[in-house]
Amino acid sequence: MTADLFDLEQSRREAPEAPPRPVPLAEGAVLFPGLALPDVPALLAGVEAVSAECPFEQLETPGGGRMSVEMTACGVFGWRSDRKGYRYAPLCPATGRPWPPMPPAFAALSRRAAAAAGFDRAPLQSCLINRYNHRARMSLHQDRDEGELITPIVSVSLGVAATFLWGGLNRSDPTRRIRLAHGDVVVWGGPSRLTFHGVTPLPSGEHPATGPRRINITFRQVTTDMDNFSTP
Ligand SMILES: O=C(O)CCC(=O)C(=O)O
Ligand SMILES: [Fe+2]
Repeated sequence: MTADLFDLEQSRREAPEAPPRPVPLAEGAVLFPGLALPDVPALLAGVEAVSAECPFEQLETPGGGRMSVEMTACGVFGWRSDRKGYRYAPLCPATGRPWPPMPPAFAALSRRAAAAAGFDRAPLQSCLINRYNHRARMSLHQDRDEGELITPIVSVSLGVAATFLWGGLNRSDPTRRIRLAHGDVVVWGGPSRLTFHGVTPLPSGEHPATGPRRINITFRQVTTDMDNFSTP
């Protein structure tokens, strides 16, 4: 554990009321402990509303398996995975209709987090919602299906805490294990935009806000074609 992460765990124990300081992970990447806590009710209500319109689904992988994570999305683009591969898509597969619009509280949090990390652009075109049940995981990957790599990724964790794997720009680079708790936000962009990352299998647990699950919300910019895909 680095000194910064050690300090974070210590400050969480000693002063649970005080918002802990941001933790730099790498150039262009920062963890904001608890940044989303004031938004939790709006975020959870938004997840409910979005999934009522476009239900969570365990997507098929190109290899024919199923992802352990359940996914849905809102905004102009959602994400699809099937035998044909991975891609962003404008329609919810379950309904064939456009993805639900991004709730205003989601967009506001994305803007706030990107600005706090020093970026002048916030990702607002796509919001992917991952739901992790016990043992669900996400293997080490880069977020590179976006045709736009200037804007950072903003990632929000809710519910049961998870272990985030934070690697480097090569798959074989060593990974750090970072605990992501309820309300934590990670932003990565600039030289860190293509950092390999993943989530280890979710431990069994219980959180008052989400029960035995973890919800992860990531914001992305998908295309530079701003004329046809305007941001909210
Ligand atoms: O669940 C997380 O914290 C990360 C999710 C992620 O990497 C993704 O959706 O691409
Ligand atoms: Fe990712």
